[in-house]
Amino acid sequence: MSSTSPLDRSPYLLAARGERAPHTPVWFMRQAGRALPEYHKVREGITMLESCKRPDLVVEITLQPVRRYGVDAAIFFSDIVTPLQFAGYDIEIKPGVGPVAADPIRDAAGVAAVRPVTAADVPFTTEAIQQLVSDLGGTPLIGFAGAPFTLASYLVEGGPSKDFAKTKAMMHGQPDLWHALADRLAEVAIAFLSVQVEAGASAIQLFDSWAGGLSPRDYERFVLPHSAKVFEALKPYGVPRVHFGVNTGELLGLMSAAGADVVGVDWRVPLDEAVRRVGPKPLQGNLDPALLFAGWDAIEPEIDRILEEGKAAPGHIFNLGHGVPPNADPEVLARVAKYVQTRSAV
Ligand SMILES: Cc1c2[nH]c(c1CCC(=O)O)Cc1[nH]c(c(CCC(=O)O)c1C)Cc1[nH]c(c(CCC(=O)O)c1C)Cc1[nH]c(c(C)c1CCC(=O)O)C2
Repeated sequence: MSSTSPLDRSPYLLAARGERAPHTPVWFMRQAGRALPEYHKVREGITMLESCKRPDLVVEITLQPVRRYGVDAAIFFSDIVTPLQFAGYDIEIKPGVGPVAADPIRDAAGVAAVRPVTAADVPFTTEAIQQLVSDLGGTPLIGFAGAPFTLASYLVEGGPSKDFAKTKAMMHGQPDLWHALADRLAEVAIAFLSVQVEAGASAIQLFDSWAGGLSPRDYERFVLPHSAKVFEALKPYGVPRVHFGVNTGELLGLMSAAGADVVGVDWRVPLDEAVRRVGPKPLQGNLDPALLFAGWDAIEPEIDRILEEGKAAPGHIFNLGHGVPPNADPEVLARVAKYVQTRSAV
């Protein structure tokens, strides 16, 4: 092994590269934020957008779950729509709702209003990441962005959606417009991820949270080429590229084929079955977040099962099958992290 720095030997990066790790690394999607009282304290009276522009707050909020939970990776505090906001696009994050677009996209003029950030637009992002990388030492920082489909769903629907009806209508009814929008959003993700990696992020995760609403046929035709463009553009950096979505059991093979080095799996597909669908790649997952409320006697055997099934993959990063619920008990999350690390130690 040619690893030299403590970061290269971190369990998260070893597992993400399919190398043997001293224990199964663990972190939690959406680990920063809502479940932590210390988060609510520092965010008091400050909007999400403002907080994302303040390096001191981004650093503090990103570090909070690392201190609390002892997780093996930090994830940069931001949101999937912040790069759009930083580039001047009118989209708001409504607490308790999610991203809401002022002017949902219907035509070419709407697409033209979407613009990727440049490093010059986001000096605060570069500053925050450089500080974080220094503070985190041997703990890797994950950079992230929203994938074209999931971002497009907010821009076309105007806000959160259950059926993505307008987005699907655009795909099938105005395919040229759809592809122009998805291509722009691929550029948005590439630009923001590049800034994060150039500032020092050790890995990237592309969230296509809502892709599971699509059939494999539609995913392959309307989404895969655009997500593939993002992964391809990030390839020269050599950092592990993780891809995740919810309810993507039928899409796991295609999401892997889009160019992910690591595939995130929700709780619906056991990891040993996921390996068969994805091929021999490291996997991330997949404790059902609902289990966090079931009591330790129910959680422990679930973790044991997941660790066992994860052995079928060349690398396993333990995580929840989706984000930390806002009402999760931080004590339970800390116990999960500790248990995974201890139980899996070789
Ligand atoms: C779909 C999606 C979004 N945002 C994100 C996704 C993909 C992950 C997933 O599937 O959950 C990703 C995201 N959003 C946020 C992070 C922070 C880093 C981390 O995971 O710790 C990450 C990784 C902060 C946030 N993103 C948001 C908050 C809350 C905003 C606030 O506190 O004002 C935070 C801390 C807002 C947001 N933004 C979005 C939603 C659905 C919400 C929740 C709305 C709510 O219930 O309040 C869109």
